[in-house]
Amino acid sequence: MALFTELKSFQALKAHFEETKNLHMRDLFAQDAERFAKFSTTACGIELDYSKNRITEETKALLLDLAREAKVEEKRDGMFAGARINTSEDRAVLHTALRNKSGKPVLCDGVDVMPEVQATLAKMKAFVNEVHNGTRTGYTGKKFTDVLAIGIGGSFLGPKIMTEALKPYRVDGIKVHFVANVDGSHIHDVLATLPIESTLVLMSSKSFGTQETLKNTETAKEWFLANGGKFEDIAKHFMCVSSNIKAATDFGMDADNIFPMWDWVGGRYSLWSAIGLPIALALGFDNFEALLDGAYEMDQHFLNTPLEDNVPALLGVLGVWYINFFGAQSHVLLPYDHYLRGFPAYVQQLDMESNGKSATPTGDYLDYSTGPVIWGGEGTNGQHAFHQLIHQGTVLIPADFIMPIHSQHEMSNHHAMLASNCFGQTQALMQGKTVEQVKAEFAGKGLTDEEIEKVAPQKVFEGNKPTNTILVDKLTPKALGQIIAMYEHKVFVQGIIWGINSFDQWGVELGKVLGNDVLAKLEDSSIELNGDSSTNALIERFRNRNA
Ligand SMILES: O=P(O)(O)OC[C@H]1O[C@H](O)[C@H](O)[C@@H](O)[C@@H]1O
Repeated sequence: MALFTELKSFQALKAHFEETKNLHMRDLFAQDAERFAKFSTTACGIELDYSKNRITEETKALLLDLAREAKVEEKRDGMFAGARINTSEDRAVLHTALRNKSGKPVLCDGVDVMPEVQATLAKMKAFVNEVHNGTRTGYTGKKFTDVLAIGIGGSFLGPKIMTEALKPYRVDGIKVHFVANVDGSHIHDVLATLPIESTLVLMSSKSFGTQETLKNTETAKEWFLANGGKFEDIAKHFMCVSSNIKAATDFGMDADNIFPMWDWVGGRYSLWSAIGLPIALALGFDNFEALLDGAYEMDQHFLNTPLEDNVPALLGVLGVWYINFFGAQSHVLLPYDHYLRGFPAYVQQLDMESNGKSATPTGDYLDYSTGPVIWGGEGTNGQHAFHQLIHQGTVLIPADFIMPIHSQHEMSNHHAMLASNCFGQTQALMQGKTVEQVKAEFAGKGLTDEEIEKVAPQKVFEGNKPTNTILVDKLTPKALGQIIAMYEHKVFVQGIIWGINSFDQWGVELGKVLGNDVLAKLEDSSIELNGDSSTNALIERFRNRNA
C-alpha cells in the first residue's frame, strides 16, 4: 500500500491547495448563496454545517478521492467484520460489536462474539438493578448509596465524562465518585466523603496492571478494613472490570464480581463495555442502553452512507486538509453546553492516543504529520480565555463547535444567548474584519492617519478560520452515543488515510517502565543513581525532602 504522500490523490490535492489556499471564505459565501446547502448534512439526527471550511466543491471531491484511494471504505468494512487491524498486537478492533443491535453475529477468529457481549450486558443490567432496588446491599444490609469508581485513561474518562454529560438523567439515591490519579490527595478527599457501609467499590482496569488503579484499589481496601469492614465482606463491596481475570482473582477479587472485557476492545474505545458500569449505575441501565443505541445508529450511518454525506468521513478528511496541507498542528473542540465541558478531554485521549503515531505497521517512519493536538473547553467560557489566539493568533486552529438546539434547562433566554455566541463566533472566525473596515470605524474619532495606521493592524481579524458546527436536538443519552461514535469513526478515517495503526499505544509504555525504576530509587536510598544528572538530582531531592 503506497504511503499517504505517494497517493495520486495526495498529489492532486497538493496542486489544488496551491491553487486555492488564498481563497477567502468571505468571498466563497458571497459568490454562492447555496454554500450552506452544499456543505451541510445530517447523520441520525446530528446536523453538520461544514460550510465554514476553506473548501470548494472540488476540494471536497479530491479529499474524498483521497479517502477512497486509501481504501477507507474497505478498511471500515474490515474493522466491523473483525479483521485484525490492530496489527502490532495482532488483535481485531470490535468496539462496534459492543453496541451491535442488528441481531447479526460478529465473528472474531470465526467465533461469534455477540453471545458473550450480550451475556455481559445482561450481567451488568442485573447488577445495576440489584444495586438500585436494594436486593444487593453492603455488609450491614444497607442499600448502596455511593459508588467509588477507580480507573484511569480509558477506564476513567468515558465513565466520568459521560456521567457528567448526562447529569440530568441520573437516578436518585446513588452517587458515583471517580478516582484516577495516583496522587493520594485524590483518593484521600473522596474516601473522606464516603459512608463505608453503603459504598460499592468498582475497580476498572482492562490490563489489571495499571499502577495507579492497583494502588488506589489497595488504598480503598485498606480504608474498608480499617473502618469496620471485614475481609469476608470485601466480596460484597469490591467489584471489578477487567480482561485479565487471573490477575483480578490473584488480587483478591471474587470471581463472581468480575465483569469481563475483551482484548479486541481498546481502552479508549471501551465505555460501551462493562467499563461503562459507572455510567449505568449513575443513570440506570436503560439510559446506558440508549447510549449504545445512539452509537449503533452512527455505526450504521458510517457503514452505509456514501462518503459525500458520511459525517465521520467528512470530519476526517477535513482534518487531513488542515493538518497535511495548511500545517495545522491542533484541533479545538468547543462544546457550547456546560454538561459537555469534559468532552474535549475524552476526544483528547481518543484521538491523540489513537493517531499520535510516527511509524506505519509496515515499518516506515513517517515524513508527514499525523494526529493533531486535541484540546478545548466549554463555550462560552473559552471566549474569555483562549479565543483571542484562535481569532488573531499566528497559528491556524480548526474548530468544532458542538451545541444542542434544546437546553436541558430552558431558562429565560439563556439558551438563545448561548446559541448567539456559538453562531457569532463561527461567523467572526469565517468573515473576520478587514483593515478597511477597521479604519472606517476610526473615522471621526479624532485620530491622525498615522495613529490609525499604527492601531489598525491590531484590530484586523484575518478571518478564514475554519469551523464545523455540529448540532444535536438535545443532549440525550442516544445523542451522546451518536456524537462519541462519530468521533471514533473520524479518528479511524484519519488513521487509515495516514497509514497508521490507530489501535495500539506503545507510546505510553516507556514512561511507565522508567517510572518504575525511579520509584525503586525513591523508595530505597541504597540504590545507586546511574541515570542522567537531571533525573539523579530530582531523585536526590525527593529522597531528602524530609531532611
Ligand atoms: O484499563 P487499564 O488496563 O488499567 O489501562 C488504563 C489506560 O492506561 C494505558 O496506559 C493507556 O494509556 C490507556 O489506553 C488505558 O485506557
